[in-house]
Amino acid sequence: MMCRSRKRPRTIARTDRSSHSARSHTKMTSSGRLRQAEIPMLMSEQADVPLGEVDPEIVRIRRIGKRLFDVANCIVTLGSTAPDSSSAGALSASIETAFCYSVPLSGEPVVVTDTRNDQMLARHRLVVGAPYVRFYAAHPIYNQDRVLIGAVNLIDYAPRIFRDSDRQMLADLAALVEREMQVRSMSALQLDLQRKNKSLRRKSLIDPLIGTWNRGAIMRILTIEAIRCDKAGAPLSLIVADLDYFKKINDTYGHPAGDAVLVKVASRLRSCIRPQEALGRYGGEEFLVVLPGSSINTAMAVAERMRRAIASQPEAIGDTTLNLTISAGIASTDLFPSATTEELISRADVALYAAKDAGRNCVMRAQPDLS
Ligand SMILES: Nc1nc2c(ncn2[C@@H]2O[C@H](COP(=O)(O)OP(=O)(O)OP(=O)(O)O)[C@@H](O)[C@H]2O)c(=O)[nH]1
Repeated sequence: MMCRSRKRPRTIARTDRSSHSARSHTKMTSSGRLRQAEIPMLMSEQADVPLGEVDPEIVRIRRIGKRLFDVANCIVTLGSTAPDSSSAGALSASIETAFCYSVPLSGEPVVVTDTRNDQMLARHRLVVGAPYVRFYAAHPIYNQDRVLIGAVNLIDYAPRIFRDSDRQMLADLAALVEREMQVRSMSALQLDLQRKNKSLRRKSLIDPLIGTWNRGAIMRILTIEAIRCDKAGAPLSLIVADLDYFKKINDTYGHPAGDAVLVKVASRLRSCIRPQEALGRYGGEEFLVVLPGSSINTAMAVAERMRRAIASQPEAIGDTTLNLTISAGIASTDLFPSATTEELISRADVALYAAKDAGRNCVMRAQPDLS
């Protein structure tokens, strides 16, 4: 434990045993100064106050430091920029905090046993004026990349003696803050990775052109829903819908116009289904709609709604207005209770071809005689 001393102490004591002079103070802090511009003061998320002032974990460490060293205050400064005197942060920060931020951040431990004898601090306005800081010690805090990110500071209003054991304790306290900051950056990193992972996963499931589920994703949805419906004893129906004469659109207006048509059609089809139902791109201009819990009659109604949604209104693509239609084939476990998902798709496909044969712009249900 550090001992209080009212005796006139040595001018400056440093943990760097090679530097005993007051001059070396400036030298030692210069490395910290170089880095200052890189690290703005870390502010809390909730308010415009320095993180070290409000963060519960840091405040706890500060409380331990204050008690351990029996000093007026133990401050954790994170980042090196002094609070702007006009900011809310500066207003809410204590005068001791303002003092600590005003001392250049050093990459080495600093111990000033009496500020009045210190070349740099003797003329500091908070030393010559209220609150008359007399003792100052700081231990740097580094992040896991060994970048200087702040310091644990001790302040008192009387000169102090600072023993080797005190230096060690201050180093231990700084290590606690470093650990806390590392845990934080790890969880921030993890959150970031999770977010990126989620977005990558999503991208791998979505068709980049039309924004619906891609073929792999809609097939997976179909498999999962088939198992779920089977367990629940509920029907499962699906629609295979295909744009009519799409090749002609590509050939006449160009591939980009064809792409635009696909985007518009997908959007109209999506507006016809409920959230628990899924729309995916099964092939070039072919869509697969999975309707868990829907009977064949409901699926027929949904497909008919889709057909009308496309045919009822021409689509404007650039300067051109196109009359579009789709044909659709429907299959359901209502009709084929023991069919696999592949069989259901193939039944719906056969029905789709029947719809095309029947002149297009129509909806057909799969029938045993159509297989
Ligand atoms: N623009 C565009 N065209 C595509 C895309 N994928 C497939 N196609 C085109 O879609 C067309 C499909 O032509 P077909 O299979 O003959 O079908 P269709 O002309 O619609 O005729 P029916 O289905 O019989 O009515 C082909 O010209 C493909 O090149 C795509 O992503 N973008």
